[in-house]
Amino acid sequence: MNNMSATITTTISTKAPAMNQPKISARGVQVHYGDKHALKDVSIEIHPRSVTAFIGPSGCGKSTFLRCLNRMNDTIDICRVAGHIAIDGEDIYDPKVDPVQLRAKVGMVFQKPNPFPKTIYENVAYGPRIHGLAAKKADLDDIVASALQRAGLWNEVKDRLHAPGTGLSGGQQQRLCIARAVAVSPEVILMDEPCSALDPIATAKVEELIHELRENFTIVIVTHSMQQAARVSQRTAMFHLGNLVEVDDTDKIFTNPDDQRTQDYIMGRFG
Ligand SMILES: Nc1ncnc2c1ncn2[C@@H]1O[C@H](COP(=O)(O)OP(=O)(O)OP(=O)(O)O)[C@@H](O)[C@H]1O
Repeated sequence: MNNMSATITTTISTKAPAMNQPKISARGVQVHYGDKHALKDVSIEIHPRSVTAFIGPSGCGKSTFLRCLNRMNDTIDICRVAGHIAIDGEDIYDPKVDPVQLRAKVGMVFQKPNPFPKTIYENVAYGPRIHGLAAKKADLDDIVASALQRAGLWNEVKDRLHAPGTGLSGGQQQRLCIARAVAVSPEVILMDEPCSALDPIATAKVEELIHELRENFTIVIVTHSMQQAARVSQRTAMFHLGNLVEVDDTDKIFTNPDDQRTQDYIMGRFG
């Protein structure tokens, strides 16, 4: 992220979609890394204000597809993305769209907590500051406090906002990264195995947080844990060898999937 690109205007609007419209609609998405065909003709609709889990064996393309949704793959030189992806009906690959603004609207939380080497306050204040969301210091203070509250971290850090973010526990660091994503008022939050580096107690806190965040945000989570997908998501998408095998209500996927590959995967027969 840099200040130059943050000042470029964007055509991505912040208007709310009609209730029955998908938040994200992908059609015929293909991804290549050089000669490697990593995603094959993926089409999916992601519902607003709900949690969608991406599951499937290692290397099937879950993270690749997640990264298509906020154009993080643009940063990988050998990666080519084709097809159509719209958020609230607007093509996010339109050349007029500024990827920096898009990534504020579609935030991301990574597998390993990655706070900046700055204070807890600065970790959260950085995004709102570069996106010009606060006119004065008091406004920024409010945004930081509110983001930390929404991330369920406020009570644990309110007395040490100026201590380094890297001094927090792993679970607290991950909630700090969630606060950082929330602070720029995104509409979608992408989470790439957000609990894989956390212990069961920290995992439970993040899952509880996901449950609360879905009231206001559209969440897409990649997970290797079938239990986690079943606990946190309303919809589940199963990937295999670069194909989207099926997507359906999470209850249906875990009790009566249409595809044998899904059945085999959730029964632990491969992957
Ligand atoms: N930066 C990259 N350069 C080259 N190939 C890549 C790159 N990232 C992913 N791939 C390849 O694309 C395919 C899909 O990878 P991806 O990471 O999306 O799968 P995944 O389902 O998220 O896997 P995992 O569950 O192990 O994280 C794999 O074959 C992987 O090796």
